[in-house]
Amino acid sequence: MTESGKPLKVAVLGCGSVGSQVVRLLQEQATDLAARVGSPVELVGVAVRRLDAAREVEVPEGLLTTDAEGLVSRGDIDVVVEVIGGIEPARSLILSALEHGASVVSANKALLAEDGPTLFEAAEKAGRDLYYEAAVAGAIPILRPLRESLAGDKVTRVLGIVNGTTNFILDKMDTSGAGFADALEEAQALGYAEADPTADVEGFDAAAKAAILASLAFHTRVTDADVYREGIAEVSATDVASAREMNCVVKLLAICELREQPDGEEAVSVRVHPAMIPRSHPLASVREAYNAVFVESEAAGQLMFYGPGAGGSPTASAVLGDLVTVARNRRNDVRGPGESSYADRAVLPMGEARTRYHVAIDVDDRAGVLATVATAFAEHGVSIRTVRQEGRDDDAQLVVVSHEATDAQLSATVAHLQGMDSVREVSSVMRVEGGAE
Ligand SMILES: NC(=O)c1ccc[n+]([C@@H]2O[C@H](COP(=O)([O-])OP(=O)(O)OC[C@H]3O[C@@H](n4cnc5c(N)ncnc54)[C@H](O)[C@@H]3O)[C@@H](O)[C@H]2O)c1
Ligand SMILES: N[C@@H](CCO)C(=O)O
Ligand code: NA
Repeated sequence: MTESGKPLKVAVLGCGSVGSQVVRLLQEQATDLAARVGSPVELVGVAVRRLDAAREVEVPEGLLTTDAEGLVSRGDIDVVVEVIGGIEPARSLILSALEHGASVVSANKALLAEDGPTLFEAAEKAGRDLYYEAAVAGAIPILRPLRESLAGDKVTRVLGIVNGTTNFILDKMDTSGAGFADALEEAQALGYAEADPTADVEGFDAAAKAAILASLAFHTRVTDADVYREGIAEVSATDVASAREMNCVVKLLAICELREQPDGEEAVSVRVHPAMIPRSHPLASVREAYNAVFVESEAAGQLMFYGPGAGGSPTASAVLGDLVTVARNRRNDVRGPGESSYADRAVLPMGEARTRYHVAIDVDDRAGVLATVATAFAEHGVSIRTVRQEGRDDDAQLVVVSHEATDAQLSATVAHLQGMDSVREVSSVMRVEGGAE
């Protein structure tokens, strides 16, 4: 056991947006952190790519190094904070840190989602902690609640708005009627979206977070390769207006569900896509670049976790929370809860996901067309909940909202519709989530 009073040594890898705020908080909060951990928390090294780069924080003399591997393998480091991002060298550095006896705090969703099990096994073998609250929904405490507070309950569904950039864009489209391209441009001008917005807009960032959430919620290994993903680039101003007419709003959702199978086994469904949700749903009130995670569990019922999902300082708050936890554990020579994957549930293919659908179909406006469209839905076992028709000269748009069906049933229906003479185009298909059947 580290003696009371003996400093705990911390190394920070990366001094960008998050790393600089971690370094700032470690210095500014030093007295409180020492009281909370029970020993002083001493920053002993900060690994950077370039010593002479401009930084948002003043790093004390002599702590900067470009030799990250040398820092993590010194042998006397208690906690390594990895805020470099990306797969390599972050993974090798975390593995080396664990091998050399350090506990690790990371904000790296991409790495945790792609190769979490390798890291969890290394932490287990080393008898050290690996925590990553900042990796999902930034400052919002969601991973610790799933791992610890809800450990005695059964989580059945997690619905998350876990990407601030796309939420900002969709919110703009909803409030101003703007199209996707204009809303993206505004998000870029305001610094929410990156010059290359692919990871956010195409849903890769949200899919990584969905994998991490599903793993913890369902005690099963889920990686980003298991997650069905669709981004928001195809969401049109018309889709958003259509949602508005139904008193819904379009959000990019990370959806993790437990599904009972016909054989009684429980399997997991994990998907990221734009969806309409009723304006009365708590997630509909999540505006601008905020994040929120809505959790449904058997005993607790419905819970919502809300706050800033990104930004250097908010994300550093989550990193510091983990840091205090693992530092306390190091001081007391214990480990906190590690990976829980005992349930080992199957991950269902997207075709077996069940939800409701909003389908807009451009058709010829003549007798019998509505009946043939309804027949196409019926033939694939998709039950229709409502139909709305908007007439134009000799054509019309039918907007069908279905009851719950599988994605495979819906895809077959759409293919059928597209082959019909009276159907000009299936102009939009959007899933509808978060409401009563
Ligand atoms: N910025 C956010 O709002 C946010 C929110 C949640 C999670 N995260 C995660 O936090 C991590 C860091 O994100 P960020 O926004 O601070 O990124 P950033 O690009 O601002 O900072 C990363 C820093 O790491 C440095 N770096 C790269 N390779 C290095 C190496 N080999 N050795 C030392 N330093 C190296 C870079 O020079 C850069 O300064 C990522 O995993 C990211 O996904 C960020
Ligand atoms: N790019 C991410 C940052 C946090 O992971 C977002 O827009 O939410
Ligand atoms: Na978080």
